[in-house]
Amino acid sequence: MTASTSALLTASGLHKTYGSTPALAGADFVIHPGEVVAVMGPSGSGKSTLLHCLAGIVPPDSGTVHYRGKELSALSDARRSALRRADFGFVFQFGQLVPELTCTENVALPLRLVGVGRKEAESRATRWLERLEIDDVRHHRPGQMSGGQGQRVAIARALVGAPSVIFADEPTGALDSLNGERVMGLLTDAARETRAAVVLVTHESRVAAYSDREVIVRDGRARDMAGAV
Ligand SMILES: Nc1ncnc2c1ncn2[C@@H]1O[C@H](COP(=O)(O)OP(=O)(O)OP(=O)(O)O)[C@@H](O)[C@H]1O
Repeated sequence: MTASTSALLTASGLHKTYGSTPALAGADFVIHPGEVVAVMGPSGSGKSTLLHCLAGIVPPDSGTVHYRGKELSALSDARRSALRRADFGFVFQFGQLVPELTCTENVALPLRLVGVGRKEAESRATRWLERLEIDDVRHHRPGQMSGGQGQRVAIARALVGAPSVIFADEPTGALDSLNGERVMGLLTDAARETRAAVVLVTHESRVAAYSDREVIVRDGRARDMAGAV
């Protein structure tokens, strides 16, 4: 695949095997700035592995991932981690918030990790909690909130550092359909407003309907439904 010059993140020919289990068998993928791409496909087809390779969390056995023209595997572990903290945001199925911290502290955490002072970080966190309509629970800890509120906090945390790419793996998988729709609306509106690209792994076509484009992963290979890959 030839990566278009406007591409933000490009994967080419990714292979990944866990022991004797093949997870990716030559997957290609491309996403442009501000695009929301849904990654769909049967259980075990390699969707999460693709997301982890794109985010530089899991190294592929072969194939390449380029972010803004840089090959991720050519970076040192420290530079890849720094890139993840500065440029990527993550939302998982179960918010994965730090239970001991309040909502504001959880959302401020990515900023604190890149050296932003506490006051400034918490003020930016509060603005995102307001934007996601959950500032009323800002002093609560994750155990004192509903699943939907927790996912909104996770989205605020993913967005607070103004990432270029948000990786969302089944972000509504633990929510009822009404809360799932609400969370998807808030996530995609906020991403479009900030021009963040979103790689959205989901089983549900109702969730994929919030994307600009769908990519189907089957047996470790990705097929773009618009024919772009
Ligand atoms: N850490 C791991 N160790 C061993 N095998 C793994 C690991 N991660 C994934 N696999 C295997 O790789 C294959 C692809 O898994 P992956 O989680 O990427 O699929 P998926 O499409 O996201 O599945 P699901 O929709 O069920 O979450 C599966 O056969 C899975 O069992």
